[in-house]
Amino acid sequence: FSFIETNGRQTSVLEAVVKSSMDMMSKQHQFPLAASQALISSQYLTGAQVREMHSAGSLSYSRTFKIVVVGDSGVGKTSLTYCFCTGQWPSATQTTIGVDFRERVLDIDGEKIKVQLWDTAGQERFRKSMVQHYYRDAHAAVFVYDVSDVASFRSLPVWLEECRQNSLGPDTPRVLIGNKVDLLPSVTAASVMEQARHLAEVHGMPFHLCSARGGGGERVDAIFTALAVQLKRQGCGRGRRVAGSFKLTKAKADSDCKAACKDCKAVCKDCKAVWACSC
Ligand SMILES: Nc1nc2c(ncn2[C@@H]2O[C@H](COP(=O)(O)OP(=O)(O)OP(=O)(O)O)[C@@H](O)[C@H]2O)c(=O)[nH]1
Repeated sequence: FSFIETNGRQTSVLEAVVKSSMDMMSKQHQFPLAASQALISSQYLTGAQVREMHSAGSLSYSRTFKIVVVGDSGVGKTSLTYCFCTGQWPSATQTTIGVDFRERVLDIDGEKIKVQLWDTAGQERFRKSMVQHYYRDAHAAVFVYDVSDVASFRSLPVWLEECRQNSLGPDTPRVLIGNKVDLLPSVTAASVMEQARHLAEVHGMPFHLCSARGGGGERVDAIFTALAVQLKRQGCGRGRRVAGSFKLTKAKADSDCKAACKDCKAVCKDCKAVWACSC
């Protein structure tokens, strides 16, 4: 991996990074560069767009929530994340290779928070050794199955286990989504839905039905926004969680400290300042 540190203002750096990754992908997966460039223009912001967003203030935010979206290939992860971040239905989607990032800045109780959705590849051959990177420092996980595809529901335990193995266990906010309800009704779907409700209950996560397709946007919006509100309530995103340990950051105000997990709080012996982690 190359590691490049940058920020939203360095648009030329960001563009170069995206272009070189696309270049590499086009070589590795042998699709023409023209296709990868089309992908850049359709899925990533241009420098001018980023500058415009900066001046409109939509790129300023106080913290970021990283949410990984997992599930079988074709269940609609790309469609859902696209729908939430752009408010539109994607006219065409391509199988995700590795991971795609989509972001949206939400105003939650007067605080601007960036919700960063990691749309991971459902196909095993496009995930490979990258899996641990998807989950690193994630604040929440969204599991998606397709209500018209029983096999995608049956795979959920595998996705749950993968998350657990990557430190996103029961303590991490998780949500189960049954997507493509526009394809209902069907008898199979109804019985699977009951099982889905049960599965969600057993794993202590909310279960939602929705459709990324035509008119389902509001519901999709509500699901991801509710998750972001929950993360804010839990004080996520204040510090950086480092694999296996916690990096403590100084809590801004006493109220923030109370929202943070008690076990991860520390008081500086010298200045008595309270520090809290982001979990
Ligand atoms: N009818 C219907 N079709 C949908 C819905 N959401 C997605 N689709 C379609 O399902 C297909 C797969 O959608 P994607 O969003 O690419 O699925 P994915 O889970 O990202 O797939 P991978 O990238 O391979 O992991 C596409 O043809 C979408 O148009 C929905 O709510 N209703």
